[in-house]
Formats: sequence, C-alpha cells, structure tokens
Amino acid sequence: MEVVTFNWKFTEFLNKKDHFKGSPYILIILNQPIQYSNDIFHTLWENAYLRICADGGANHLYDEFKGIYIPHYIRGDLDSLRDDVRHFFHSQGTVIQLESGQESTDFMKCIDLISIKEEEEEKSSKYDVLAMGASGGRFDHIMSNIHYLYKLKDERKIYLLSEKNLIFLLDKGKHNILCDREIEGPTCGILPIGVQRAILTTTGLKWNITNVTSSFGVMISTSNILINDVITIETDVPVIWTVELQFK
Ligand SMILES: Nc1ncnc2c1ncn2[C@@H]1O[C@H](COP(=O)(O)OP(=O)(O)OP(=O)(O)O)[C@@H](O)[C@H]1O
Ligand SMILES: Cc1ncc(C[n+]2csc(CCO)c2C)c(N)n1
Repeated sequence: MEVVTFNWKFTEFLNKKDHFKGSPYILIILNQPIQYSNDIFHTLWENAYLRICADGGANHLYDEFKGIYIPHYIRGDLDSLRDDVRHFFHSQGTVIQLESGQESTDFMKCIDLISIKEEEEEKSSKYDVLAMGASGGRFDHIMSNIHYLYKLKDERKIYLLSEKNLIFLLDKGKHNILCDREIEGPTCGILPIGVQRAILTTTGLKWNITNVTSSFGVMISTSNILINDVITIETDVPVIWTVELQFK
C-alpha cells in the first residue's frame, strides 16, 4: 500500500522564519481575526504564490495591517466586504470578484478561482491551499470548512490553519506525518468526521491504537500527545488530523 507522507514542512519553515522550500501554496484569508504575530503572518504571506481574501477576510487584513499587505484577489458574494476596504484595495490593484451564488461559501468560491487559474496556466499539478482562520467562530462555518477537505480530497491538499490548530484530511491508507515539535503539539486528535467508523492503527503517539474502531459515540482520539517527530496513521476511510500549534 502507498504511504502518503505529509512533509510540507511549513511548520518547520514558520519556526525558522526561513524561506519556504515545499510545494507552492496559495494563501486564502478567511473572514476571521488574524491573530498571528507579525513575523508569522509575514512569512506565510511572503512565501505564498497567490494571496486571496474570501470576502470579509479583506476587512481583517486591512484592519490588522493598515494596507501593508495587498491581496491579488478578493472574491465572494461580497456581503461582508466593507466599502472603505473595497475602495482601498481596488485603488491598490486588487482584483475584486463578485460571485453571488448562494450554494457555496466564499471559501469554496476562492478555491474555484484557484482551479480557474490552474486551467489558465495549463498547470498539470494543483496548488496546495493554506486557509487562514478556518477553525474559529461559527460552528457551521468550521464544519463547512472541514466539509471542503472531504469534497476536494482527490483534487488538492488543503491545510486549515489558525493560531492554535493545524487541520488536514488523511485519506484512506497509510500516512507518515512529519511534525516539528517546536511548534506542533503536544496535543493532537484523529477525528472520524463524515464517516460511519474508521479502523485506525497509529504509532508515535502517547496513546497508540492498533486496528481499533473509532466512531462518534464509541471512541474518538482527542487529547492525544505527540511522542515522536514522525507519526504514522493507517486508516481504512478518510479522517481528520488535528494538531495543536504553539507559535513562539
Ligand atoms: N466564524 C467563522 N469560523 C470559521 N470560518 C469562517 C467564519 N466566518 C467566516 N469563515 C470563513 O470565511 C469565509 C468568508 O466569510 P464570509 O463571512 O464571507 O462567509 P460566507 O461564505 O459568505 O457565509 P455567510 O454568508 O453564511 O457568513 C467563509 O466562507 C468561511 O470559510
Ligand atoms: C441546503 C442549503 N442550506 C443552506 C444554504 C445556504 N447557503 C449555503 S452556502 C451559502 C453562501 C454563504 O455565503 C448559503 C447562503 C443552501 N444554499 N442550501
């Protein structure tokens, strides 16, 4: 069976504030407060191939940094974008795109834009996505953000990042997750969201399991602890991996 290695090393590059050497990623700023230190935000911003604000995400970018950072795009149904923010970024060359459909969220509308760009560029591989601010605030939004990890799992890697959490999907199969324990952990969890049950085998954690059934209402692994730098997880269905982040 193929082993999928999560070696994006972006936590490592964040930690060392170094130049990013992983696969190119696109930054999406969601409509949530930006709570990173200036250093961390700057690193994430500078190393992104493209920067997109999902609607009101632009308000936070503007309020937090007073126009230092100019996104390539603001996209969404634009019901959250403030007029002053729209005018400012427009004057700075940001492309502002109204997509008014009410069947998908502004997060998804931003990912649609990435697919359009990839087609234009005739790109055969897909950009990774780093979505900032996906796990705070409204619970329906958080679940919707996680839903898109499932919906797009065969298309591209999406990382949901907040100041306190890194979340991504593990598809069925074997995974090696390389952790940078200076900023990742100690706690982590494996969540069988969207599936009836998962059969899990892990190594590298304080509470490892071998061929154990995990499902809501029976057993889920939360408040687990990273023991090694490499965590292995085998699952028979897609599950969500979440690890605590502690930026210095
Ligand atoms: N409280 C939140 N928690 C997590 N993610 C959020 C939250 N608020 C917004 N987001 C994310 O930011 C994106 C842009 O936010 P925006 O407020 O424009 O939402 P939306 O998609 O128009 O949905 P709604 O109109 O229901 O708020 C959302 O699609 C969602 O991915
Ligand atoms: C069954 C169902 N439930 C909710 C919505 C509403 N909705 C889903 S995404 C979205 C866009 C948010 O900007 C809105 C309004 C729908 N269309 N279909």
